Amino acid sequence: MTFIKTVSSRLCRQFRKVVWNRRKYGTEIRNIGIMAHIDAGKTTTTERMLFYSGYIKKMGDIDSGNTVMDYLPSEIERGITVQSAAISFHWNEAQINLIDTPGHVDFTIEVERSLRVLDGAVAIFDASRGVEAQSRTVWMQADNHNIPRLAFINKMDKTEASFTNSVDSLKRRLKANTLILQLPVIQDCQYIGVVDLITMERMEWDMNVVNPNQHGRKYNKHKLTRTDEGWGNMVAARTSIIEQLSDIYDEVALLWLDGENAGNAEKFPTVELKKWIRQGTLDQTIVPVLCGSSFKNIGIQPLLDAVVDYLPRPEQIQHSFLQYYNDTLSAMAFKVLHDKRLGSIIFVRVYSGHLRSGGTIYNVNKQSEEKIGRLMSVYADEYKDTKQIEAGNIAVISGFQNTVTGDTLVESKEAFEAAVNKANVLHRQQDDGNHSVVLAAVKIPEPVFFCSVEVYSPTQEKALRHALDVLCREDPSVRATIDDGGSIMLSGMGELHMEIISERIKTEFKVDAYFGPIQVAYRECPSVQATHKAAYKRTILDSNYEIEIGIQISPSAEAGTVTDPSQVLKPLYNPELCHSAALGVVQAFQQGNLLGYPVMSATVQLLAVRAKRGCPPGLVTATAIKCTREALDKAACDLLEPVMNIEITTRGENLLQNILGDLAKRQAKVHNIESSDNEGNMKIVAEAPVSEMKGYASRLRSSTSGNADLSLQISGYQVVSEERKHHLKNLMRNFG
Ligand SMILES: Nc1nc2c(ncn2[C@@H]2O[C@H](COP(=O)(O)OP(=O)(O)OP(=O)(O)O)[C@@H](O)[C@H]2O)c(=O)[nH]1
Repeated sequence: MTFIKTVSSRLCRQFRKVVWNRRKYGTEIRNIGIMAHIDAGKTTTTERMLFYSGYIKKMGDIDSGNTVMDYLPSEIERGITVQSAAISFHWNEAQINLIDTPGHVDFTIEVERSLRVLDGAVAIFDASRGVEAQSRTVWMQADNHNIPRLAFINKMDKTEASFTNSVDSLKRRLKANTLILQLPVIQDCQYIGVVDLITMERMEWDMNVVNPNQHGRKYNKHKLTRTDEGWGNMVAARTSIIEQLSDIYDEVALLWLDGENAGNAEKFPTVELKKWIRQGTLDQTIVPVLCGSSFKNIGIQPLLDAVVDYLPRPEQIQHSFLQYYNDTLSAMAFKVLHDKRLGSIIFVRVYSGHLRSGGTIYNVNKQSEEKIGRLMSVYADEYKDTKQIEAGNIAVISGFQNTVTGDTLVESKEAFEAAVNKANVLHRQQDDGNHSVVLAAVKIPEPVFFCSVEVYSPTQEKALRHALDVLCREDPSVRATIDDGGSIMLSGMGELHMEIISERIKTEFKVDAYFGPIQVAYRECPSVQATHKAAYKRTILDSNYEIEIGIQISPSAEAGTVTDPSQVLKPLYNPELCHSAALGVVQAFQQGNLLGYPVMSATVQLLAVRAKRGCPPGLVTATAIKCTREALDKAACDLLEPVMNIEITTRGENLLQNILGDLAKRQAKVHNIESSDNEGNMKIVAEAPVSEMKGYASRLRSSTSGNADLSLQISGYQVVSEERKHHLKNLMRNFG
């Protein structure tokens, strides 16, 4: 009895200490993302993480379509992840907020958005393929955002798997300074575990567990000694780790070369090793490499340990804007989702201060207050109400009306103004550095595909508008516009992107709609500067008006379209007249004179707007449309088409001729062909019009029997040659 009392009071004391520490220091948080090439195993790995951390009782399986992270019907059907979803679970006293990122090229905006709120990432590679084209794209994006990374070589169970080749490809193709922390354990040609070179333990997973709810949960740990087979290799690998770190950090070199255990890798203190691996990961001087097989449930627990041990805590990442907010709230909306029960919900990353339920916040970008409906923490597609979310953590909010992805949220208008004042003072004192008080917004590229949408019955119109409204708020790369004829045009970043949006409109929002064929979004742009000034006589309800408008259109290097009247000018002497005219310019720019495509890469200046007092604003807008069209005629517009960067890596040289022949037929310009390694693999870098690349991924897969990797990325717009313009005009005529 006394014993029970002693134990329970000790436990109480310990519990109080944990609670007290948490209050003082906050929970240890890791905001991480998983990034990789499509099919490398992100979803499978995430499911295993949730299973071993105790959040799900039964493991989901991507091939059966019952995973927690991929929950949209369209994701389940295709077996791919199309939307970032955040999830939070605990591992070793730390709370891991995991943001799943899609691997498909059409969703790079999603990847970009999640990368902005991550403090660290796990990059997953297929051990039989090493670095694939898409993983390079995502790696570069992570480089741009300075995100510390761990590499996980997955699928080690495959017969073609090679740990050494995969690590080599990381070094070669990503220029990563890899630090190998584990070696694979192979027995009877089967991958069964890893050797941890830091703790010098061998971990083996029992492959004969019958109960599916125990799969991979238990594994045998064996402390290695000199008598173990391969001891010499393992000590050599540990020595390599220490030497690599010594080259970067003098403190490690001192420890390694001095003292009683100098040069003895076996005796080098594990605590020091872990400390410097962490430092190197945060400094991004090294990339720790681990391996496993998510599908066979091997290596997940050590991967989670490494996430906690080596990836940064939120407070270790410096954000320059934070200096202006001290302990008051600053946060960023990084995702808007439509939830069936809750309506629009916003995923928010808190950088400083607290988010409290029931309060209001100030949206800096929208310059308006938003009232927090419910404040929740996240668990896949389930959310739990909470009273407060502290700095460094991720929250889900319902009830916001105007907030969209990328908006900065702060405590109040006063707090924002105080931050601006502080920044101004600092700006005066030191003219260098970044003085922005908001987080930089994600740059949304111009959409490259579009289609028309029509409802079968007018009763469905309201529902369609609601669906489009929600989808555009969720994903800023989706746009819905109304053309001159009153038809709704939906545009997006890729064929798959468009297909998924239309499917969601039909299934999730239950709108019975017809979607026209998906077409490439061409653009028009001025080739020369043009100035046009004219006076127009107008009669409306027996009143005569003379409206004079002057406009200048110039070609610009910026790729965007003019969508906001305030982009058009600084107000002349009559701001209202000017605003009406600017609206007309924006409207005229939505349909160019050449083929009716939006005009982009142009800057516009209103030079004059004059009209008699009392002239209706609508009349000024209509006149400005006419004047802009006339000015566009003078600006000799070119037709632009979207182009893609193509990167193809072939296994074997013999496929090269076929691929090049096919690319030539698709009007591609080949920029470079080079040998990508010593095994006869070739890399082709090219650029081609998006319209010519329809269905190319599956064509390449079948023509090479899967022996080529493809990465496609929209690279921008190019001027269409006269010959090709003629060809496209004919096509469009036939199409119409
Ligand atoms: N052999 C083997 N197959 C695996 C392993 N991990 C995942 N897979 C399989 O690889 C395929 C892709 O796995 P996912 O987890 O969906 O990959 P993903 O990276 O999430 O894919 P996207 O969401 O489409 O980007 C599935 O068929 C998995 O069963 C592994 O360790 N070994």
